[in-house]
Amino acid sequence: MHFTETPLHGAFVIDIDPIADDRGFFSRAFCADEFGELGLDGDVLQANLSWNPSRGTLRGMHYQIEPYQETKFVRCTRGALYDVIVDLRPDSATYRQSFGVELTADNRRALFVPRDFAHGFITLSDNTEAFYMVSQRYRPGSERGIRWNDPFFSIQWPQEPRVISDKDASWSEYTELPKC
Ligand SMILES: Cc1cn([C@H]2C[C@H](O)[C@@H](COP(=O)(O)OP(=O)(O)O[C@H]3O[C@H](C)C(=O)[C@H](O)[C@H]3O)O2)c(=O)[nH]c1=O
Repeated sequence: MHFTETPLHGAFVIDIDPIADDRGFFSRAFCADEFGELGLDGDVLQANLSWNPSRGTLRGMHYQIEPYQETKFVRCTRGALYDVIVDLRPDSATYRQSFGVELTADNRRALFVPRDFAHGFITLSDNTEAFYMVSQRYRPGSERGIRWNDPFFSIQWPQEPRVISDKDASWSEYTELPKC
């Protein structure tokens, strides 16, 4: 696997390292040892599947607060999506900054999201599916969110959402940085 650190310290774009032969290729899609060598939390307590029939579906931006902060390892297994993270670590030099990357079934690219980051995506094609592994159990009471178009974060999206849940459309705007 090839790890490329993003401008947000601790978040990585991860590309596969295919071993090809006349049948096609084999590649690791995850490896706890390779994560560990970079000091990344490779724990997995839950794996999620997200199916989105319509292009322009936006899910997020979500995170869980202490003590249920989670890392996420996200890939697109069908179609294409634009994956976005926001640094919510109070002591980070990039606190409040965001980063986005196109994950598609064709590029087989993945994104590692550290704890104390908000995460979300917008789909770029119909029939897009995301598969992501999470280091914590789902704790609905500890879930928090920031709104995709909150001027406090000024996230740059490739397009406006066409499909979004009421919950995600109504996260309050921040005047100060959220406490994780
Ligand atoms: C996350 C989650 C949700 N649910 C239930 C709760 C609702 O009844 C239903 C849909 O939940 P929600 O609208 O929060 O689903 P998404 O908007 O896709 O949320 C996810 O989207 C963004 C991209 C994320 O990064 C998070 O992993 C996750 O919050 O599934 C569960 O039962 N278990 C779970 O782990």
